[in-house]
Amino acid sequence: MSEVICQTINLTKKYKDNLVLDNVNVNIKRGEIYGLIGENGAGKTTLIKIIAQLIKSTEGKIKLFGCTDENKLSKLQKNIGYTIENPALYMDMTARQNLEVIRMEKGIPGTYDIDRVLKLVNLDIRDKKKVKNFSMGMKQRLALAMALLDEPELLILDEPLNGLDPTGILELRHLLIRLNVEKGITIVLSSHILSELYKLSTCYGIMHKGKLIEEISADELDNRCKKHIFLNVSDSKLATVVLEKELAIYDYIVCSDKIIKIYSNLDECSKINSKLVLNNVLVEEISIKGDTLESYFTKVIGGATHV
Ligand SMILES: Nc1ncnc2c1ncn2[C@@H]1O[C@H](COP(=O)(O)OP(=O)(O)OP(=O)(O)O)[C@@H](O)[C@H]1O
Repeated sequence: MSEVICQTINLTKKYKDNLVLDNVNVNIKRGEIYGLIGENGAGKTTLIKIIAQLIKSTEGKIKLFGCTDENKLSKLQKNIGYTIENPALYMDMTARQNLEVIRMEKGIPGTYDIDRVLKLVNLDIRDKKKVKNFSMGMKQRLALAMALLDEPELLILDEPLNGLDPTGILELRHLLIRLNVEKGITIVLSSHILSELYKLSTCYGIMHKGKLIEEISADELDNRCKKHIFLNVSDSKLATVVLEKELAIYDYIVCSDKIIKIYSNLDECSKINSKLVLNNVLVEEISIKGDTLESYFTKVIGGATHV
């Protein structure tokens, strides 16, 4: 199992009486792309800021790269690159000049190869264009280059897709996948564009009203969302006998004494229904079910149970 490199333990944040984070426990494993999902005001940015050590929690702890010692945590900040809210860019400077400023601010040696990081984010190393003339996608990539300057192991991006057109989104998606796969960088990102998050994430943290409602791997999510025939019957044991013996259906799971999900024969609902009824199994519901990340998220924050 992969090492957890970022963990929060009962993290709580209050602004006066406003409980913004309520006992949040996230577990981010090395190599993951961790998608943070939540409505406006759910607490995503606050959580990200605490992990990046930009603000302090009211209660609870963070454990970074195995360390919880507050005195040592600040030194580990070097391993974390982030872009949170609108990163400050100097509009009258080129990308290289912006990176030089950040390099000096961070105390990174002058020998540091800024070309390398420009190339990494696909910005032209010879470009003399000032940032004020950059497209939104170029600005996002420059912000990413700044976050990558210290060669972080963990990259945290708050709403990196904001304001990007479809081409910009596609470019950024490919870039993030490359950073993750080729450079082994663990990425945490928040976005309201769930269809995009779905294309990137290997794990999700679902937040609602300051709570982490669910932490789920992409594989587990796919399993839960997979299209299936949903059966609510009088007796699931008897029903499985009919499914196997009468219909040669084996790709199913029994969820309870009444509920079965069948993952094959999706176009044979009426045949399944009549065979069950003929064999004295009362069918209360037979329907095709399955979720997208969007509908799954809505269901989870709505408090509906999964069946
Ligand atoms: N500095 C602050 N002082 C007081 N309240 C704050 C402060 N920062 C955030 N909040 C409150 O904390 C709550 C969570 O905000 P946060 O920005 O973390 O949510 P979010 O999930 O990132 O939302 P969004 O998707 O809109 O960015 C909100 O109610 C917000 O008003």
